[in-house]
Amino acid sequence: MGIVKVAVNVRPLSDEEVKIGTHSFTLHHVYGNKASSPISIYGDCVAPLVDALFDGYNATVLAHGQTGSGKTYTMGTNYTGDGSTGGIIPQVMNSIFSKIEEKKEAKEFLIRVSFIEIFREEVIDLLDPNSGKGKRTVAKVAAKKPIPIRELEEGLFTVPDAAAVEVRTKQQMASFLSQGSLKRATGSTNMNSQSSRSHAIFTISMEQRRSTRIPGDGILSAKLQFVDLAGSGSMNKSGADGEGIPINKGILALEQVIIALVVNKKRKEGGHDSLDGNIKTVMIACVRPADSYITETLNTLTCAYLARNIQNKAIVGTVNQSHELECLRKALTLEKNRSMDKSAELESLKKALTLSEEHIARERKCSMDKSAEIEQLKLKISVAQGSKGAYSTSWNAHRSLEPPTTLPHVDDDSDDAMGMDETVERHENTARKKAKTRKRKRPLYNVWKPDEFKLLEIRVPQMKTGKIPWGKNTFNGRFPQRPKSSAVKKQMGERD
Ligand SMILES: Nc1ncnc2c1ncn2[C@@H]1O[C@H](COP(=O)(O)OP(=O)(O)OP(=O)(O)O)[C@@H](O)[C@H]1O
Repeated sequence: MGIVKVAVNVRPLSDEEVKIGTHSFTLHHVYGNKASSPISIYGDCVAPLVDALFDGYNATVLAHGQTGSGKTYTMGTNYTGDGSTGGIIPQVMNSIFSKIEEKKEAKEFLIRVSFIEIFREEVIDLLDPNSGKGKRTVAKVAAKKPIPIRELEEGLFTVPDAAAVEVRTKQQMASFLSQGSLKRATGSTNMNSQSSRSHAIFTISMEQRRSTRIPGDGILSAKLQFVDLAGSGSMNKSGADGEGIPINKGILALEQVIIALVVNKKRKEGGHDSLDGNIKTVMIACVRPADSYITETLNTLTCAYLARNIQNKAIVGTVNQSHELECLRKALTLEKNRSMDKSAELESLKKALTLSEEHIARERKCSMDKSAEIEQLKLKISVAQGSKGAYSTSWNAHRSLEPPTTLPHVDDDSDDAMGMDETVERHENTARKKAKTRKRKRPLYNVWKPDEFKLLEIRVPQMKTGKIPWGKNTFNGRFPQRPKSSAVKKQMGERD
């Protein structure tokens, strides 16, 4: 038995492949393969930013890369107190407080920290004491109430309600970092069992002034921000559920911002607290060297390479002329405008209310007029009916008048059948004539006493007879019968 011989044939690159070329990126520093890399990164890239902070410059350290590539490890945003790995932030804290110690005779410092996370496009304050203790899962953090984001001007955002907590010692600062780290949303993905599913921003703000004041002295104000972006990456590979979509969208937005800044050179004078403008920025691109993540690694490196070309112009910030103050002024102006808008809206609502009230009053008056008119018409109808003796129907006539003492004469002059209506009409006419000459003994409307209500017997006139005999009631209705007069009773053969 022989073994299977295996041969590999490498074909030459096609013209297209030659055009793409090999992937090489020129960057400022490359670290790798050592657990101690955060220490080296701090020394080379971040320590100068701490010096800049003391000189009044804003600075940002931003870590990006696919999930599980070491961003949190490198930044130290997973700091949980003593014994934690030495990420960049713990080293920054050490450095800041040893510098303050050195300078405390000559200067006074005010240090504040804030810690927020952006989870599913909402901002959550990790230092909010009401946000609960202990590590939060994705499900838990989703239930947390986000804090509002306010846009100061196009593309410039602030989170005014985020807690900015004053700290006096390194231990206090470390405690807030570890509290916030514990609350950060994490979830398990196929690529990282403790994957951070949110973007985290830890901010150290510093204000300093001379202990011995000199007239015209300002207060230096600056901040150092650490941005730990949630890991991007293929959904299939990471196995992360729905929240991967906004994360990837966020990373994509970052990449697009970088490309826009580089390609379009869009920068405004004065700049923003972002990648460009009044800020010193260090971007740490984290990659996983495994072959299976080659696409993600290339994306991260391309983004880092492009970011290398962004230029910014940091200026010293003082409280009087600081960018923060400018932002606050803008926010105030915006609030004023909003408040004016609200006043105008209130005014127009008041006007609308007045108009509605007037309309309702008019409608009410109109309705009252109509009611009065209806009453008048009713009265008129009553009067009209009264003058007519309420003889609108033959049956009313029957009811309200004495039946004829003598039966009306009907001509026996034809063989034609005389209709009942005609007979009744004649009867009515006779009754009406009598009623005109008769003194009225009863009120306008015939009011019957209860014991007077009886079934009225109406006799249907016989056809072709000269006299109309009273017959049985052929109508379905029941009519009250008034007492018969003596004459009628006599006529009908009844006794008194
Ligand atoms: N330089 C390093 N040396 C040793 N271990 C490292 C290093 N960088 C990262 N790790 C380890 O790799 C794993 C993933 O790292 P980490 O959680 O920092 O990745 P991440 O990029 O923050 O991931 P995600 O974006 O999913 O949160 C961790 O177990 C971490 O301890």
